[in-house]
Amino acid sequence: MFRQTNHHRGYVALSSHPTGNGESHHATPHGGTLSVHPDGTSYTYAYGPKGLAGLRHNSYALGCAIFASIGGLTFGYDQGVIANILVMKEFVARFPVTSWEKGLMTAMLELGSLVGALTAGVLADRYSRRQSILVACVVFCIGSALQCAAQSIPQLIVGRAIGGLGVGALSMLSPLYMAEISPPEVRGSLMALEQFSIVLGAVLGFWTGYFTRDLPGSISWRSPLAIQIIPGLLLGFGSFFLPPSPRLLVSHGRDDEALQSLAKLRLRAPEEANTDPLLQMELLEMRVEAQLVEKTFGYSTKDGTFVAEARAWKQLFSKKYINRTFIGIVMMFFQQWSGINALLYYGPTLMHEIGLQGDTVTLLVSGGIGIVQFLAVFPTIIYIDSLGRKPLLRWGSAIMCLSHLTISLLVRQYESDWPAHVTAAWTAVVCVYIFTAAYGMSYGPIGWILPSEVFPQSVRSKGVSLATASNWSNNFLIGLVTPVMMETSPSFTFVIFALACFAGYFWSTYVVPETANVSLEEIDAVFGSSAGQEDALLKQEIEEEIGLRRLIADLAEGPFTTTTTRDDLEH
Ligand SMILES: O[C@H]1[C@H](O)[C@@H](O)[C@H](O)[C@@H](O)[C@H]1O
Repeated sequence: MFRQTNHHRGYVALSSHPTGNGESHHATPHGGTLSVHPDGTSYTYAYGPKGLAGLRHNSYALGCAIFASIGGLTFGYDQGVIANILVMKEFVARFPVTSWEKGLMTAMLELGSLVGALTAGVLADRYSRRQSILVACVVFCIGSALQCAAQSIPQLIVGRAIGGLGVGALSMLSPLYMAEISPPEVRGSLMALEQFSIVLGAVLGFWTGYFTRDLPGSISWRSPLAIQIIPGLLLGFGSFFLPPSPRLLVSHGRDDEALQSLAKLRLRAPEEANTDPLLQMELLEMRVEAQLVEKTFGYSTKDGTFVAEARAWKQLFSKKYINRTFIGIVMMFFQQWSGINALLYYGPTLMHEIGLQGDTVTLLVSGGIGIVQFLAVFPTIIYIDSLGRKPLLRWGSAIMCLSHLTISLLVRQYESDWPAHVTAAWTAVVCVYIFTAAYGMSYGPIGWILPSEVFPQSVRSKGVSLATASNWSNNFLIGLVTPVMMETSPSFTFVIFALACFAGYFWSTYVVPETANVSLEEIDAVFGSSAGQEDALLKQEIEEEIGLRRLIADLAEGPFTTTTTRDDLEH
């Protein structure tokens, strides 16, 4: 059915039909749908299908997300390469570092990253996501150049701290930008690209270091450090071509530019920008959100004054948003305490202890962990929006917990005599890989997805900063305590990680909200109870005023009702 409505500059609803669950689906031009709940109070929309077909449908947003995710590549690459560099002959001979200095070198990047992640949000809100990405790339390249040209240990350490600032900033900017440009139906898939890039970087870094380690002289370690400048430059130049985040533009009051950018991202011709109903709906949602912020908090993200900054940080810990702030922080806590980095950093030692001899074998095994992580992210990219975040997290925690427990039991039983229990040793290795696969499909990618989804625009950059800072600080802590724990009791170390996964299971079951397929602006509804009736009403009034509700009603060819009234509130 083709219907021309009068209300909204000629929007066209193509057809509508109720489905089994009572929701009615309404087709819109270019393969989009609007689904309205039977009670007529809530809705979702999609520009196209989910999964691979959805990625094809959103090829431009996909390209932008791939580009932005290069930020994650810089992080993974360092992780992969440093393990190799620290044991390279020429490096060790030139810089006879103590183990304390070794630790400092690894930790310096993480500390720099922590600072970078916490501060980049300010730039990102005040100026733009893209300009901040550019600045972060410049800082990263300076840090990399310093490391590559290092003549002394202090120079290396300073280079790593500066490089870390860039890496940390990128680790929050990329997911933030990706969340803000993605259409709801493939947001999970697009954002899982962050994890894809991190682990791709780790694999590339690891194998580059592995193959350059026997090159003559300092080229062995300088060349892998020089290579990392390439992604930095690529993303830096690319940032000029990435479309601006429409969400940030609206919060800066630049609605026309936002609409243009959105049209480009959704592959609509400029002249369709004013007639495509989904595009209008998405833009109106953003405007509702911007008005809501101004009306409730009395500031806008563009203010950038110290007072506005401080207010936004305070908001994160207010009653209204505290549970979301915790979702971000705790997500990263569980991601790190699942034990992935302990296995990556200490994998070789572990393999050695369980009886696998020789540097090459142990290095290959830990390189293998990277490859398994890399392969595991593919199914998640394809299915995360159909399956949802929660089931992946739950299944992931259960499998990770069981793998850790099995390893712990085997280690406890046979650690004194692995050579006589080869099957047990190999079973432990298999469990390490099963753990990695489960992690790589769940906590790995979702750690980078969920925090950018749960916050409203007004505090998003700060919320993502905090969650990313939680990633870096827990990562740092794990690096610090794992050797001590391993020395005290390897089997107990695995029990600790198993306990964290066990707790993660309950957390993902009872605390995490499902954010799949919900638009960023509608995430508020998922947190329903915390938003407060007064706010919900105000939001509804703005939606009414701005025309969002009328547009939905037009498309759905039925009323889109007002749920609460001031009268209800008073009674
Ligand atoms: O998601 C990533 C990834 O899984 C890395 O391998 C790990 O080292 C990081 O700490 C984590 O944040």
